[in-house]
Amino acid sequence: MSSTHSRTSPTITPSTSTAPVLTARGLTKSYGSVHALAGVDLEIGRGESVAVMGPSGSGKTTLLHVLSGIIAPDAGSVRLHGGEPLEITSLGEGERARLRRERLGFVFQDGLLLPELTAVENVAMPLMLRGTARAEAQQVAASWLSALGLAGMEERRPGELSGGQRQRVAIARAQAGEPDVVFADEPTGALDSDTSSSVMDALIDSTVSRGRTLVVVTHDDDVAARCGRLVRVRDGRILDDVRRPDAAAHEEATR
Ligand SMILES: Nc1ncnc2c1ncn2[C@@H]1O[C@H](COP(=O)(O)OP(=O)(O)OP(=O)(O)O)[C@@H](O)[C@H]1O
Repeated sequence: MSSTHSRTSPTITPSTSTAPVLTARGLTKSYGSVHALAGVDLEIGRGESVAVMGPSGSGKTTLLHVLSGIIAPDAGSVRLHGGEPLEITSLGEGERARLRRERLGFVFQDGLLLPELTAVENVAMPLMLRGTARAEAQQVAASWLSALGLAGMEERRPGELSGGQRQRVAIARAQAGEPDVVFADEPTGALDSDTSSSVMDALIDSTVSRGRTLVVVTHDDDVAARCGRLVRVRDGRILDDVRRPDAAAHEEATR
């Protein structure tokens, strides 16, 4: 961790340099007496890559789940801008599921691919669930697999792919629906460091270079170093929030 992110540094809440895509205000979430989120405000700009770090149990995954509508907070609001602005926190469970399918992308530590489907079918599936015809969905899926270095592997099932290749399929699946925001939770946590590095490059290239937004929970300093902004969480609160000086220019240049 660089010294600019020392534990004693004050909370810096940078205003976004681009139009916000997500605005969270006053988020709280408790599990019994555990305050997983104890009052979080966060604004994320379109095209930003944001790493969320912090000790085990500090609330990172809870934050990602609340921001993406997987779970509802006890209090506070999350607004998704772009397209039709939506107050995620005012939606019911079914509407949140639809929102996740239609406007958000996800990459988890274990890619959660369907084992009985081929790579191309896994990537095409969310598009088909939205109503895209099979042929078109498979065409889009194949082009994403190719963009992620998996040309020729379209017909393989997850069990016939390496861990890194499986994560690339999961990234292709997250991207294929043109999401407003891609959420990743320890996307390289199960990979060795070389594979992790190339998968993370693929994840960042496929989001930020297309002007999309990435929010990634990680324990890995190398992963965080590739992101334009680092949000550190402790005890359910944001400890500090630092944007790299060169990040805005980089994100602008790659847009
Ligand atoms: N479903 C749940 N039921 C009860 N407690 C929970 C639940 N989910 C999370 N917690 C608790 O809330 C706190 C925050 O958990 P969270 O998973 O958000 O932390 P984290 O920072 O992502 O941790 P890790 O790095 O270990 O994955 C922890 O104390 C955890 O035990």
